[in-house]
Amino acid sequence: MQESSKPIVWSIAGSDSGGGAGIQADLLTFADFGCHGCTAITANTAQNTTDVAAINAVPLDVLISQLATLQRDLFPAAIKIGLLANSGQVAAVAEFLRALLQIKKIPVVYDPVAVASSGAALTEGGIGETVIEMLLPLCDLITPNRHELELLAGAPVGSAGRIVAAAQQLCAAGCDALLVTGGHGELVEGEMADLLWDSGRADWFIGEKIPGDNNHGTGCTLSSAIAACLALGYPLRDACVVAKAYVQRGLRQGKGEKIGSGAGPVGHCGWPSELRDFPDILLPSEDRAKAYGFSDTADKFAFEQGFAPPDTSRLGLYPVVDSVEWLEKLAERGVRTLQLRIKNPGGDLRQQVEGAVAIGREYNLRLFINDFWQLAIECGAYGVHLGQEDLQSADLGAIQRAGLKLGISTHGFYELLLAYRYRPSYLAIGAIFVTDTKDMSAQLQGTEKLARMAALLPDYPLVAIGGISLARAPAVAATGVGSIAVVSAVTGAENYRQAVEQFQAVIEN
Ligand SMILES: Cc1ncc(COP(=O)(O)OP(=O)(O)O)c(N)n1
Ligand SMILES: Cc1nc(C(=O)O)sc1CCOP(=O)(O)O
Ligand SMILES: [Mg+2]
Repeated sequence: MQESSKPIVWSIAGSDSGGGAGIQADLLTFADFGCHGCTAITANTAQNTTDVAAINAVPLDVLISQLATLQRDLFPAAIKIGLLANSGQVAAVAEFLRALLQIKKIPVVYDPVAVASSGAALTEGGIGETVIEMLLPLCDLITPNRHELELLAGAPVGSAGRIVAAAQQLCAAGCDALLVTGGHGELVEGEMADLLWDSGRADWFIGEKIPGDNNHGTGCTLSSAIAACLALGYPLRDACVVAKAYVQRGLRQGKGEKIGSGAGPVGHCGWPSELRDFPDILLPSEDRAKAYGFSDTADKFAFEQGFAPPDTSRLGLYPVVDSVEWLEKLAERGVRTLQLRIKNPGGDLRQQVEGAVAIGREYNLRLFINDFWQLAIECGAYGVHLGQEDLQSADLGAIQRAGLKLGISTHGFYELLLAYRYRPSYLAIGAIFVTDTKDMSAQLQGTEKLARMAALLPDYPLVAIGGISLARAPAVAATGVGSIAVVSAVTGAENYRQAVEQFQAVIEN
């Protein structure tokens, strides 16, 4: 298999002569994500912005010869499947994919296109059974809109509960995950809500409805953007929120274009670099969650308030240490932001936290206690640092009411957006590089992705963590984050005093 300098993504889909959807939209999307797009055309549709005049499915040998030729030279990093015009095509593509995936497991995203935005049917009736039997078990994600979900599940999906039930039913039929798009019908007025059903877990991604007619090709664009992100190595949830933001940006920036007399194409406007285009991740404790059947009233957390901000959005060098002795040594060297992270607590834990709080007061530190939020409240600490898993178990309302600052760990776009909903005092992003301190190998971000995340929140206190050495610190600082957290680069340094000075020089410059 030849290495390529850009990830290769295939689109197995129909051509839209009007240039708004199908492979035309897919190729524009792949290019925006820095991927090389290849196509296997299933149908040569005759369309404009108002109607579909013909579908013109290609014969099976024409379809398979495209796929076989691509396989010989342009092996994909991900595949997006769009319009499959009849049961024969579904079966042929499924058979081809089964063999391909045995050579190498790559992500497959299927957008089960059934009806054009003009309302015209695009597939022969009765392909649903073949899709369910042969294709779904090969897919990592399917992205039906609510109408397509209804057709596949054979049940009405008029409420949030029914959408979830239908998604569960299709996952039981064999596909790994579903993203049910909500652009065509609002459960809450003014909100475009997509449901991601993955591994038995529901996530609602809420975007603001953008008024305007230029929405042709949104489904094709979304599924292609997800496939491109998967080809770039993004985890599924990150791929879904970035792709939704890409479509939202296209709707917002493309709404003023005048192309044709019907529904014009959604814009393809480059990487989504503005936070306003990213969805809110719905939290069970917020009021509107009730409308999505997602409510958990036990959690009494005041959303409007968020957590107390630190005195600066640039927290500087942020050593994470495991003893009060280290806190004192580093405070003496002028370090202002510190964390006590004790992973194997002994019987003297309370004493350690009290000692840390006392040092924090003496040196006027921004001192965060990792994990032990109850003790931190009881001892009157400056702040608490929590991981994603802690968000479910910790009493955030109690931390908020006690006036403690809160830092939250995040690993990628999805977790960043989720944690941002709580408006914590800072957001940590990791792991930037491989580290020996903790196994983060499945959650590495790198500096390019870090820079993209940092650009979304330019004025927010952001901390980068994970594998950051002195040599790597300048590249991290250049992403715009105002703080670098380190364990081994300070506590494992031959000369920690020198390491502190050198890090401070990099961050302050
Ligand atoms: C500044 C900072 N960022 C991230 C972490 C990691 O916290 P968490 O995910 O809770 O993992 P543990 O540290 O508890 O292993 C951190 N401690 N500090
Ligand atoms: C504790 C921790 N949390 C991480 C995260 O990504 O959430 S990475 C990490 C280890 C940081 O240690 P070092 O500076 O030695 O690489
Ligand atoms: Mg923790």
